[in-house]
Parts: sequence; C-alpha cells; structure tokens
Amino acid sequence: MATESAGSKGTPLALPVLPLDDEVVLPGMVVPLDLNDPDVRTAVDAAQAAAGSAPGKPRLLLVPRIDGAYASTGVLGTVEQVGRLADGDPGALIRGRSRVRIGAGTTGPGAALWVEGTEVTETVPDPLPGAITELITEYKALATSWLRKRGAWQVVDRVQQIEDVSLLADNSGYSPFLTVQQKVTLLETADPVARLKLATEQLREHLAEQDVAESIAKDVQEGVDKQQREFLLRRQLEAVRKELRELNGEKGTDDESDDYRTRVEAADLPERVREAALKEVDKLERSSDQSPEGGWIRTWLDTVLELPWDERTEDQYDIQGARAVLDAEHAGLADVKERITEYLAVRKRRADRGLGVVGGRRGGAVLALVGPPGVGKTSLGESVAHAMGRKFVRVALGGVRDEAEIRGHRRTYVGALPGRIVRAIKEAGSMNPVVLLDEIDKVGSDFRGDPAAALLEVLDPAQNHTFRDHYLEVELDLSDVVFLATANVLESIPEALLDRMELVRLDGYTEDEKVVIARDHLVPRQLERAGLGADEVTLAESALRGLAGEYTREAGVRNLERAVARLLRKVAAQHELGERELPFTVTGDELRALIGRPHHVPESAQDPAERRTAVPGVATGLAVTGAGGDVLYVEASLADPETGAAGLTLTGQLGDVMKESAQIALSFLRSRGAELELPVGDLKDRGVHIHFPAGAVPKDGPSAGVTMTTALASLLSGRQVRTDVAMTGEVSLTGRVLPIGGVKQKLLAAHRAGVTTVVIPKRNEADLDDVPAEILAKLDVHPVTDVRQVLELALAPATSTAAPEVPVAA
Ligand SMILES: Nc1ncnc2c1ncn2[C@@H]1O[C@H](COP(=O)(O)OP(=O)(O)OP(=O)(O)O)[C@@H](O)[C@H]1O
Repeated sequence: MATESAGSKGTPLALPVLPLDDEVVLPGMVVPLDLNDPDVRTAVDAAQAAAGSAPGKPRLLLVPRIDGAYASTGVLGTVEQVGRLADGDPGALIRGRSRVRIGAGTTGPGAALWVEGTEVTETVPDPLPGAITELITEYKALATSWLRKRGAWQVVDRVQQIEDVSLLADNSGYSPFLTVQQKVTLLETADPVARLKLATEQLREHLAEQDVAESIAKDVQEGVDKQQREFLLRRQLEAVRKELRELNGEKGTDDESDDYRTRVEAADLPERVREAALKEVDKLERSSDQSPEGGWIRTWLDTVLELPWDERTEDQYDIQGARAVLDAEHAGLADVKERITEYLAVRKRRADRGLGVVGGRRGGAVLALVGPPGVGKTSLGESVAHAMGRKFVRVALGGVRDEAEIRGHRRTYVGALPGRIVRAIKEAGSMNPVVLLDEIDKVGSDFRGDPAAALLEVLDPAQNHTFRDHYLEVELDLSDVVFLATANVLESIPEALLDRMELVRLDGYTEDEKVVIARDHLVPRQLERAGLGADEVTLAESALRGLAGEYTREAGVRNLERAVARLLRKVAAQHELGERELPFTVTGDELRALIGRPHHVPESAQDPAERRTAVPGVATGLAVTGAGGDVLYVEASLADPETGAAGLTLTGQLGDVMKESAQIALSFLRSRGAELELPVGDLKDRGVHIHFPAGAVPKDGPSAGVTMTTALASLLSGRQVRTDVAMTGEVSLTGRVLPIGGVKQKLLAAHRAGVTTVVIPKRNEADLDDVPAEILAKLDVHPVTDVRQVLELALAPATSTAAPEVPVAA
C-alpha cells in the first residue's frame, strides 16, 4: 500500500476536493460513491484528468463538511474503479489512504476545487508498550461484543486480525452509531494512540447506552403486560360483581360516589372549595373501587367536608370582661395580664373599625409568652381564648423537624395527612379559634425542609389569608385566627419568627406568689380531683410555704401542684382507711408525716462542714437554664505538678462561650493575681481543672466569669467562699465586671436556694426594678464594677495561720 501513496510524506500535494456532507471516510475504508452526484462527478473527473497517463490511480481529497464548513483534515483517496453500483447507477469505488492536513487553495484541471495539503506522518512506538496492547485488546473486545449483538460474525474476524493501532482506530469509521461530528473528531485526531483511545471510549459509551435502552424497553414491555392483565381482570371482576348484585336483587348503581356528590353539594363550602371537591368526586366516579387513588380521594373529601369552612364564633367581649377573666383564672402576673389586655384592646378596636390585624415585622401580630416550664404559659393562652369567647387549640411544636408537619404531605405520599395547622382548625371546629403554638423554640430544621419557614407564612398577616396546605391544596384563610406562641428560651426561637412576635416574659414566681397561686387555684383544683370538699381539708399557709420552699424548687408551679395532689391523695386515703378525721387542716409541721422528708434543704441550713463551699475552690454562681433561674457550683482544682496534665481542663458540658470565660478568668489571675497576693506561680506550673457539677445539663454563656474567677482565687488563697454569697457577671481580661441577662430569674433562684448576699454587675442595677420588692428586701444585693470587689465580698477571711493546703486533683 505504501508504494501506492504517491508523494513522499511531508511534501505538499495538490488534490481536487470531494466534499462529503453526511459521511466521513477514514483511511483504510473503501466506499462506493454515486457518480450521479455532481460533486462526486466533478472531483472524480478532475482526479482522472490530472492522473492522465501518469502511473498510479487518480487521487482526490475527501473532506467532510459540517454546516458548510470544511474539516481541517481530509483523507487522500484513490479511485479504485469506475463502473456500475449494485443499484445500477454509475459509481466510483474510492479507497481512503491517509490523512492530509489541508492548506491553501490552488488550481488544477477540471471544474473541481483544488487545494494544497500535507500528508500527516504517524508514529507508533515499536515495540508497543503494554498499555497500548491492552488498549488494543479492550477495543477489540468491545467491538466484538457489539458486532456479535448485531450478528455481524464475518466482520468480527476481520477486526480481530487488524494489528495496526492506526488502522484499528480508523476502523471505527464504519460504526453506524457515531455522529458525523464524532467521526470528524476521529479524523482530526492525528495521534493514532489518542485516536484509538477515543474510539474505545465512544464504543464503550454506545454499549452502555444500549444496555440502558434495552432494560427500559424490557421494563416497558413488562409494564404493558401487567396493565393489560390488570385491565382484563378488572373487567372480569366487574362482570362477576354485576352478576352477584343481580342475583341478590340489588340495583346496579355505585352508591358511594353518589353519596359524596350529595354531601359536597349539601355542604356549606366556599365556591372554589366546592369546585375542587366536585372535581375530586368526578375522579372518584371514574376510578375503580380497588385503585389506591379512590382511597386517597375519599380521605381527602372527608377532610375537606370536616373542615369548619362556614363556622365562626362571634367575638363577644368587652375589654373589662376580658381582663376579669384573666384575673379570675390566674393569680399575680399583673404586667403580663396588662400586656395581654393591651393586645386584646388594640385587636378589638381595629376589628370594630374593619381594619385587619397589624402585620409585618415587629407588628406584634403574634403574642409570644416566654418563660420557664410551669409558669402558666399554656394556661394563659387558654384564658385568652376564654376572654375573647373563642375556641382554643394547642399545637405542640416540640421536636417538629419536618416542614410537612406544618404544611402537610402531598397527597400522593403514602399515608399523607394535612399539616398541624389544618388539623388544629378542624379540631377547633371554627375558622377563628385561638391557636397556641406551644414550644415554638423547639422547632428544628434539617434535610426535610424548614418548618420555621412554613410557620412564618402561617403567622404573616400579609400571606396567611391564602395559606396553602400541601395536602389540602385549596387555600385556607387563617387571617382570623389568633395565634399565640410559647417558648422556654428566647435564644432558640428562629430569628425570622422572633421578628414577628411581641414578647411577653414570665420569669417565675416568688414563694409568696406561689402560695397565693396554690391557695386560690391549685388546691381547689386538686381537692376536686381527690374527691374532697373545700370544707373537709384546708392547707394552712405554713403548709403551702413548706411545699413551695422545701419540697419543690422550680421557677413555676408544676411540681408544687403535683406535691399538693400527692398530699391530698394521702389525706383522702387515710380518711377512707379510718385513720383520719375530717375536717382536717394541714400545717407545715404535718408535711413530713404525710409526704416524707423534704428534698430541697437550703445550703445555708446544712451543717457547715457539709456545705459545698466548705472547701476552698468552690464558688456559688447564678444561671438561667431552660427550667428558669438556678444556682450552680463551680469547682476548681490544681493538678499535681509531677503527674498532672498542664493547661486548662474544663468539664461539665460547657458551651464555647463558657470555655472562653474560663480562659479569661485564668488569664486575669495570671496577670493580676500577684497584686491580690495570690500565689500565681502555681497557675504557671500546674494544670488547672474547672468543673461544673450536674454535668449532664449543657451550660453556656459568659455570666459565670465572676464565679470561675472567685473559685480559682479561693483555691489559690486557701480562703473559702462564703456560703451565703452567690454571684453572676461577665469578667473582662482587666477584671471589669460586665452586664449579663436574666437578673430577675437569677435573684428568684438565689432566694429559693437560701442565699442572702448576691453580687451582680453594676450595669445591671436597672434590672432590679423588675424584681419583686419582697425578694429584694430579703437579699443583700451588691452591684460591682470590678472583680476585685467580688473577691473581697465573697472570700471568707483566712481561717488558719498555717499555709493553706491546696487540694490536688487525682
Ligand atoms: N399565675 C397562675 N395562676 C394560676 N394558676 C397558674 C398560674 N401559673 C401557673 N398556673 C398553673 O400551673 C400549671 C402549669 O402551667 P402551664 O402548663 O400553663 O405551664 P407552662 O408555662 O405552659 O409550662 P410548659 O412550658 O412546660 O408548657 C397549670 O395548671 C396552670 O393553671
């Protein structure tokens, strides 16, 4: 073959061009071309004219053309034979020989277009590296598998025999599945190894596609078979049913869908809802009894028919009456009731004037009651409903992570349900109830969407008149619903939601308030539950005070109510057993005999040696947790210089902010400790361990700064921290005491725990206005600006003259 390719490689050739529009000829291929095609005729004529009497066959350049643009490389072809094609037309047999890079146009005999070109030199390493032989084997394996699928057995042998990398790659030119563009790319890839790689890739992709196509075709076929079978079976089933009905003398009608139609027509539905419902009835009538769709439609229709579309309660309240209801149902809470009354007054005035609810951000459309458990948030919500004369529903949001919980599942979802809001309206049986979104701070979000975003839509007066539940799919007008929310902690309410709410804080009760609540509300309720008359058992104030102070320690009154219940059950049982005469008045002294020993003895009432602050290194702090204010103890110890780890160790489930304030406390003492006559050398050489007992409760916030500093200073100086002192405040690196939050809750907690002296930051002094006077009267509150003042107040004078024994951590 080499002898036939005229012109040595690299030298310019002048050749007539044969443009190819929808095929590509690669070297090694032999193709018949139709001489009736003027392009073919012109090129072949020119080639023959140029060849004349010279030796060798007429030569031309086969150049693919895509959208009128020529490829940059053509193939030198020789005219092997001119004669008749299989169909009888005149034709020429052309053999592709080698790649030619196309240069400038030139002239030559005949009407054809002439160009100059350079033959492409191909180099293949000899011997072939392993990778290339592997490539050859892979290509041949793929090609064989494809050819076998098409039954082209003879070709398999021919392909198997090609050893030349270049020829093997070009053999792909025969592949019918390649596009013209793909073939042009093969043509333009001059390097034979790269070309074979490309050809292998194309072949592999095609085989993979074919596999997928085959499996789809198979699935479709099977699906069709199944549908046909099902259809036939259904027809038979219907026929059998009909026979049976006739046998029993029944009429042959489908009562059920008729029933839905009449129900929908009879129901008081808004027009658009009726339309949607009738459409579903149509679908129901068309679907067969057994299809799952029928089931979905029936449940959906039931839901729609059960919704109180046309039910509303008439608001009947004057503001005085509303306030009276609030007062009657809850003791104390003067400022909270005032806020609620204001809210109701504004709502009522706007309603009377035909204005809507105040909307938008910070619009206060939603009242949020924030505070620790058991302070009456839920029951206040209920009172708001009573006060307005509306229905009340509670929607528990704790732990809701799925948007569908709020907005419903799409109907096609297995076991789909409407969301909680729609369910609440259904439960309320009116379109304008009071809906309490309980524990809105416990709404989370994850991959199942963002329930907070859905709530936002529910709460936004600009959007909620057209609330769309995914299940219901018809719009629901929520604009007349009064939404209230409750939360334990403000921090975990999603920002966007917080923005729409008007906050009302309930910080917890003093002991006096608890006694009143118990006397007026909890005891009467529990008496009734225990089947006792108000004239039969009386709880003296001393008993109530004992229950609130020593048997329970909480911000709210939930455990107090439980304790009252326990006490009354006991009395009821004793009476039934004939052990107790009624009427009976329970006093504080009788509590122990009735319900056992108290659980909460104040630290100050403990034996001095058993108090937690009996050893240096323990200080009492004040904190706010999800359960309200609380006292917490901070313990510090120094590691053994020989064996203990250096650096700072923190334990007790501390958050990042708290860890940072521990670092600050330590840094402060390292740099300023000497001024305070503390042996700070120990801090440099020995590891420090700070621990917050009650390790299972996560804690965070900067307000334990003063407590940690005090615990460390106590440890170093060997001076105990005074048992009656508790403290709160952030500390800066220079020892300044910075303001913190939750003063009221913390002071209430300090008082509950029997603390008498409290240290707070000076800049929190204004917060003392919120603290009930009776509490302030019992506490000695010291506002401070510098941590040195805290140490002075809190550290007891050194007791022994001997050098303090610094405790060593194991
Ligand atoms: N000021 C009060 N006057 C009368 N009863 C009260 C008062 N505060 C709370 N209660 C009663 O205490 C009980 C607990 O209140 P409730 O369940 O409303 O607490 P909560 O703040 O909603 O708690 P949680 O955050 O755990 O839901 C209720 O029975 C409620 O009636």
